[in-house]
Amino acid sequence: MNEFPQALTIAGSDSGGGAGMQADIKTIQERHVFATNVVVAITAQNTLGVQASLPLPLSLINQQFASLATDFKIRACKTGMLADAEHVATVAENLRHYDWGPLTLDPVMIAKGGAQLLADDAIDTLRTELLPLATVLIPNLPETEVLTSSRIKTTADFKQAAHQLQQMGAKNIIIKGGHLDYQSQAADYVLYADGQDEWLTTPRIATKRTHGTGDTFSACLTAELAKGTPLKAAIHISKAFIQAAIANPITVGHGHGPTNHWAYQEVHHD
Ligand SMILES: Nc1ncnc2c1ncn2[C@@H]1O[C@H](COP(=O)(O)OP(=O)(O)OP(=O)(O)O)[C@@H](O)[C@H]1O
Ligand SMILES: Cc1ncc(CO)c(N)n1
Repeated sequence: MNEFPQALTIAGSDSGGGAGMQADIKTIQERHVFATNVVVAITAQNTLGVQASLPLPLSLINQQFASLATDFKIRACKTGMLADAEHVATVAENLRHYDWGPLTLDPVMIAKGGAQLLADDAIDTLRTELLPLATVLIPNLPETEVLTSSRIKTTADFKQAAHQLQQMGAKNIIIKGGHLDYQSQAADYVLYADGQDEWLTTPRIATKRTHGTGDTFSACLTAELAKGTPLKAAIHISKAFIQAAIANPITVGHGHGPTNHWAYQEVHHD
Protein backbone atom coordinates (compact mmCIF):
# COMPACT_ATOMS: atom_id res chain seq x y z
CA MET A 1 0.00 0.00 0.00
CA ASN A 2 1.27 3.49 -0.89
CA GLU A 3 1.64 5.38 2.35
CA PHE A 4 0.58 9.04 2.67
CA PRO A 5 3.64 11.28 1.98
CA GLN A 6 5.60 11.97 5.16
CA ALA A 7 8.44 14.45 5.73
CA LEU A 8 10.81 15.15 8.59
CA THR A 9 12.12 18.44 9.96
CA ILE A 10 15.18 18.33 12.21
CA ALA A 11 15.36 21.79 13.74
CA GLY A 12 14.97 24.18 16.62
CA SER A 13 11.63 25.20 18.09
CA ASP A 14 10.57 28.87 17.74
CA SER A 15 8.06 29.77 20.46
CA GLY A 16 7.01 32.69 18.24
CA GLY A 17 5.74 30.19 15.68
CA GLY A 18 6.99 31.95 12.54
CA ALA A 19 10.40 30.37 11.98
CA GLY A 20 12.25 27.15 12.79
CA MET A 21 10.36 23.92 13.25
CA GLN A 22 6.98 25.64 13.51
CA ALA A 23 7.40 27.34 10.12
CA ASP A 24 8.45 23.98 8.71
CA ILE A 25 5.44 22.09 10.04
CA LYS A 26 2.94 24.78 8.97
CA THR A 27 4.44 24.83 5.48
CA ILE A 28 4.61 21.06 5.09
CA GLN A 29 0.99 20.81 6.21
CA GLU A 30 -0.04 23.39 3.59
CA ARG A 31 1.54 21.20 0.90
CA HIS A 32 -0.57 18.18 1.97
CA VAL A 33 2.33 16.24 3.44
CA PHE A 34 2.41 14.75 6.95
CA ALA A 35 5.09 16.50 9.03
CA THR A 36 7.19 14.70 11.63
CA ASN A 37 9.96 16.32 13.64
CA VAL A 38 13.15 15.88 15.63
CA VAL A 39 13.57 18.79 18.06
CA VAL A 40 17.25 19.68 18.40
CA ALA A 41 16.93 22.82 20.52
CA ILE A 42 14.26 24.97 22.10
CA THR A 43 14.33 28.73 21.75
CA ALA A 44 12.37 31.35 23.66
CA GLN A 45 11.77 33.64 20.73
CA ASN A 46 9.38 36.19 19.28
CA THR A 47 9.38 38.56 16.31
CA LEU A 48 11.73 40.90 18.24
CA GLY A 49 14.52 38.37 18.77
CA VAL A 50 15.75 35.24 20.55
CA GLN A 51 15.61 35.64 24.33
CA ALA A 52 16.95 32.18 25.34
CA SER A 53 18.00 28.90 23.77
CA LEU A 54 18.76 25.38 24.98
CA PRO A 55 19.91 22.34 22.96
CA LEU A 56 18.35 19.03 24.03
CA PRO A 57 20.45 16.11 25.35
CA LEU A 58 22.04 14.02 22.56
CA SER A 59 20.39 10.86 23.89
CA LEU A 60 16.97 12.45 23.36
CA ILE A 61 17.91 13.45 19.81
CA ASN A 62 18.93 9.86 19.08
CA GLN A 63 15.73 8.56 20.63
CA GLN A 64 13.54 10.82 18.49
CA PHE A 65 15.21 9.50 15.32
CA ALA A 66 14.82 5.91 16.56
CA SER A 67 11.13 6.44 17.35
CA LEU A 68 10.47 7.78 13.86
CA ALA A 69 12.52 5.08 12.14
CA THR A 70 10.54 2.27 13.73
CA ASP A 71 7.16 3.58 12.63
CA PHE A 72 7.19 6.04 9.73
CA LYS A 73 8.07 5.98 6.05
CA ILE A 74 9.76 9.35 5.69
CA ARG A 75 10.33 10.34 2.05
CA ALA A 76 12.26 13.61 2.49
CA CYS A 77 13.89 15.53 5.34
CA LYS A 78 15.40 18.89 6.14
CA THR A 79 17.66 20.36 8.77
CA GLY A 80 17.44 23.82 10.35
CA MET A 81 18.94 25.11 13.61
CA LEU A 82 21.46 22.54 14.90
CA ALA A 83 23.00 24.54 17.80
CA ASP A 84 26.56 23.24 18.13
CA ALA A 85 29.21 20.81 16.87
CA GLU A 86 28.11 17.77 18.86
CA HIS A 87 24.49 18.21 17.77
CA VAL A 88 25.56 18.58 14.13
CA ALA A 89 27.62 15.38 14.44
CA THR A 90 24.75 13.49 16.10
CA VAL A 91 22.29 14.55 13.42
CA ALA A 92 24.76 13.57 10.68
CA GLU A 93 25.18 10.14 12.28
CA ASN A 94 21.40 9.59 12.29
CA LEU A 95 21.09 10.77 8.70
CA ARG A 96 23.70 8.19 7.65
CA HIS A 97 22.22 5.42 9.80
CA TYR A 98 18.61 5.51 8.54
CA ASP A 99 16.93 6.28 5.21
CA TRP A 100 15.02 9.59 5.40
CA GLY A 101 14.98 10.33 1.67
CA PRO A 102 16.61 13.38 0.09
CA LEU A 103 18.07 15.90 2.54
CA THR A 104 17.48 19.64 2.18
CA LEU A 105 20.19 21.27 4.28
CA ASP A 106 19.45 24.81 5.44
CA PRO A 107 22.69 25.73 7.25
CA VAL A 108 21.01 28.04 9.77
CA MET A 109 23.63 30.17 11.55
CA ILE A 110 22.24 33.55 12.61
CA ALA A 111 18.60 34.59 13.13
CA LYS A 112 17.34 37.79 11.41
CA GLY A 113 17.54 39.61 14.77
CA GLY A 114 21.24 38.70 15.07
CA ALA A 115 21.07 35.77 17.53
CA GLN A 116 23.57 32.98 16.95
CA LEU A 117 21.81 29.65 16.30
CA LEU A 118 24.97 27.68 15.44
CA ALA A 119 28.21 27.90 17.43
CA ASP A 120 31.22 29.15 15.44
CA ASP A 121 33.18 25.98 16.15
CA ALA A 122 30.38 23.89 14.59
CA ILE A 123 30.94 25.27 11.09
CA ASP A 124 33.75 22.82 10.30
CA THR A 125 31.65 19.84 11.46
CA LEU A 126 28.73 21.07 9.36
CA ARG A 127 31.04 21.46 6.34
CA THR A 128 32.66 18.03 6.64
CA GLU A 129 29.88 15.81 8.06
CA LEU A 130 26.59 17.27 6.87
CA LEU A 131 27.30 19.04 3.61
CA PRO A 132 28.25 15.85 1.70
CA LEU A 133 24.87 14.33 2.67
CA ALA A 134 22.85 17.18 1.16
CA THR A 135 20.68 16.61 -1.90
CA VAL A 136 19.97 20.35 -1.76
CA LEU A 137 22.09 22.87 0.15
CA ILE A 138 20.19 26.12 0.61
CA PRO A 139 22.28 28.81 2.36
CA ASN A 140 21.49 32.52 2.56
CA LEU A 141 24.20 35.02 1.63
CA PRO A 142 25.99 35.36 5.01
CA GLU A 143 25.97 31.54 5.38
CA THR A 144 27.39 31.16 1.87
CA GLU A 145 30.16 33.60 2.72
CA VAL A 146 31.05 31.68 5.89
CA LEU A 147 30.97 28.25 4.21
CA THR A 148 33.10 29.35 1.24
CA SER A 149 35.27 31.91 3.08
CA SER A 150 34.50 34.41 0.33
CA ARG A 151 32.56 37.65 -0.23
CA ILE A 152 29.48 37.56 -2.50
CA LYS A 153 28.69 40.79 -4.31
CA THR A 154 28.32 40.09 -8.03
CA THR A 155 26.38 37.44 -9.97
CA ALA A 156 29.75 35.88 -10.83
CA ASP A 157 30.43 35.55 -7.08
CA PHE A 158 27.13 33.62 -6.63
CA LYS A 159 28.13 31.18 -9.38
CA GLN A 160 31.66 30.75 -8.10
CA ALA A 161 30.42 30.08 -4.55
CA ALA A 162 27.81 27.58 -5.74
CA HIS A 163 30.47 25.61 -7.62
CA GLN A 164 32.69 25.67 -4.55
CA LEU A 165 29.84 24.32 -2.37
CA GLN A 166 29.21 21.59 -4.94
CA GLN A 167 32.87 20.61 -4.81
CA MET A 168 32.50 20.31 -1.03
CA GLY A 169 29.95 17.54 -1.63
CA ALA A 170 26.42 19.00 -1.78
CA LYS A 171 24.62 17.91 -4.95
CA ASN A 172 22.31 20.83 -5.79
CA ILE A 173 22.81 24.36 -4.50
CA ILE A 174 20.36 27.23 -3.99
CA ILE A 175 21.99 30.47 -2.81
CA LYS A 176 19.22 32.72 -1.46
CA GLY A 177 19.57 36.40 -2.27
CA GLY A 178 17.08 37.69 0.30
CA HIS A 179 19.75 39.65 2.17
CA LEU A 180 20.58 41.87 -0.85
CA ASP A 181 17.90 44.29 0.30
CA TYR A 182 19.13 47.22 -1.85
CA GLN A 183 18.11 45.32 -5.01
CA SER A 184 14.64 45.55 -6.56
CA GLN A 185 14.50 41.80 -7.18
CA ALA A 186 14.71 38.87 -4.75
CA ALA A 187 17.00 36.67 -6.83
CA ASP A 188 18.23 33.22 -5.80
CA TYR A 189 20.84 31.29 -7.79
CA VAL A 190 20.35 27.55 -8.42
CA LEU A 191 23.14 25.22 -9.52
CA TYR A 192 21.90 21.71 -10.32
CA ALA A 193 23.89 18.50 -9.89
CA ASP A 194 24.21 18.12 -13.68
CA GLY A 195 25.75 21.59 -14.05
CA GLN A 196 22.63 23.37 -15.34
CA ASP A 197 21.77 26.56 -13.54
CA GLU A 198 19.10 29.24 -13.29
CA TRP A 199 18.08 32.37 -11.40
CA LEU A 200 14.80 32.45 -9.47
CA THR A 201 13.75 36.07 -9.64
CA THR A 202 10.68 37.73 -8.12
CA PRO A 203 9.90 41.37 -7.29
CA ARG A 204 11.32 42.29 -3.87
CA ILE A 205 8.56 43.22 -1.43
CA ALA A 206 9.24 46.19 0.85
CA THR A 207 8.46 44.66 4.24
CA LYS A 208 10.08 43.75 7.55
CA ARG A 209 7.77 40.72 7.88
CA THR A 210 10.42 38.22 6.83
CA HIS A 211 10.83 36.09 9.96
CA GLY A 212 11.36 32.48 8.86
CA THR A 213 11.48 33.08 5.10
CA GLY A 214 14.38 30.67 4.64
CA ASP A 215 12.77 27.94 6.76
CA THR A 216 9.51 28.29 4.84
CA PHE A 217 11.25 28.06 1.47
CA SER A 218 13.22 24.93 2.40
CA ALA A 219 10.25 23.29 4.16
CA CYS A 220 8.12 23.69 1.02
CA LEU A 221 10.91 22.11 -1.00
CA THR A 222 11.11 19.20 1.46
CA ALA A 223 7.35 18.65 1.27
CA GLU A 224 7.41 18.63 -2.52
CA LEU A 225 10.32 16.17 -2.58
CA ALA A 226 8.38 13.93 -0.16
CA LYS A 227 5.54 13.82 -2.70
CA GLY A 228 7.96 12.93 -5.48
CA THR A 229 7.76 16.27 -7.31
CA PRO A 230 10.83 16.53 -9.61
CA LEU A 231 13.50 18.83 -8.15
CA LYS A 232 13.19 21.72 -10.61
CA ALA A 233 9.40 21.88 -10.29
CA ALA A 234 9.70 21.55 -6.50
CA ILE A 235 12.07 24.53 -6.40
CA HIS A 236 9.73 26.65 -8.55
CA ILE A 237 6.73 25.84 -6.34
CA SER A 238 8.79 26.73 -3.25
CA LYS A 239 9.83 30.10 -4.66
CA ALA A 240 6.18 30.86 -5.49
CA PHE A 241 5.17 29.68 -2.00
CA ILE A 242 7.58 32.04 -0.21
CA GLN A 243 6.72 34.90 -2.55
CA ALA A 244 3.01 34.54 -1.75
CA ALA A 245 3.78 34.16 1.96
CA ILE A 246 5.73 37.46 1.99
CA ALA A 247 3.40 39.34 -0.38
CA ASN A 248 0.22 38.70 1.67
CA PRO A 249 1.18 39.87 5.16
CA ILE A 250 -0.55 38.98 8.40
CA THR A 251 -0.29 41.35 11.36
CA VAL A 252 1.39 39.30 14.08
CA GLY A 253 4.03 40.56 16.54
CA HIS A 254 5.84 43.88 16.78
CA GLY A 255 9.18 43.14 15.09
CA HIS A 256 10.13 41.04 12.06
CA GLY A 257 6.71 39.45 11.65
CA PRO A 258 6.09 35.92 10.38
CA THR A 259 5.09 35.20 6.80
CA ASN A 260 1.64 34.02 5.71
CA HIS A 261 1.72 30.25 5.30
CA TRP A 262 -1.86 30.13 3.96
CA ALA A 263 -1.27 32.58 1.13
CA TYR A 264 0.03 30.20 -1.56
CA GLN A 265 -3.07 28.01 -1.36
CA GLU A 266 -5.34 31.05 -1.36
CA VAL A 267 -3.61 32.48 -4.45
CA HIS A 268 -2.91 29.28 -6.40
CA HIS A 269 -5.74 27.00 -5.13
CA ASP A 270 -3.24 24.15 -4.97
N1 LIG B 1 11.61 41.20 0.78
C1 LIG B 1 11.53 40.10 0.03
N2 LIG B 1 10.72 40.06 -1.05
C2 LIG B 1 10.62 38.94 -1.80
N3 LIG B 1 11.32 37.82 -1.56
C3 LIG B 1 12.16 37.80 -0.49
C4 LIG B 1 12.31 38.93 0.37
N4 LIG B 1 13.19 38.60 1.35
C5 LIG B 1 13.56 37.33 1.13
N5 LIG B 1 12.96 36.84 0.01
C6 LIG B 1 13.07 35.49 -0.55
O1 LIG B 1 12.80 34.60 0.52
C7 LIG B 1 13.58 33.41 0.40
C8 LIG B 1 14.41 33.23 1.67
O2 LIG B 1 15.56 34.04 1.55
P1 LIG B 1 16.37 34.69 2.76
O3 LIG B 1 17.67 35.13 2.18
O4 LIG B 1 15.50 35.71 3.44
O5 LIG B 1 16.54 33.42 3.71
P2 LIG B 1 17.08 33.30 5.19
O6 LIG B 1 18.01 34.43 5.50
O7 LIG B 1 17.61 31.93 5.32
O8 LIG B 1 15.76 33.48 6.05
P3 LIG B 1 15.55 33.20 7.66
O9 LIG B 1 16.89 33.06 8.29
O10 LIG B 1 14.75 34.35 8.19
O11 LIG B 1 14.74 31.95 7.73
C9 LIG B 1 14.40 33.62 -0.89
O12 LIG B 1 13.71 33.05 -1.98
C10 LIG B 1 14.48 35.13 -1.01
O13 LIG B 1 14.73 35.55 -2.33
C1 LIG C 1 14.57 27.99 15.91
C2 LIG C 1 14.90 28.82 14.74
N1 LIG C 1 15.36 28.21 13.63
C3 LIG C 1 15.68 28.95 12.54
C4 LIG C 1 15.56 30.33 12.55
C5 LIG C 1 15.97 31.15 11.34
O1 LIG C 1 14.90 31.67 10.70
C6 LIG C 1 15.05 30.93 13.73
N2 LIG C 1 14.89 32.28 13.83
N3 LIG C 1 14.74 30.15 14.80
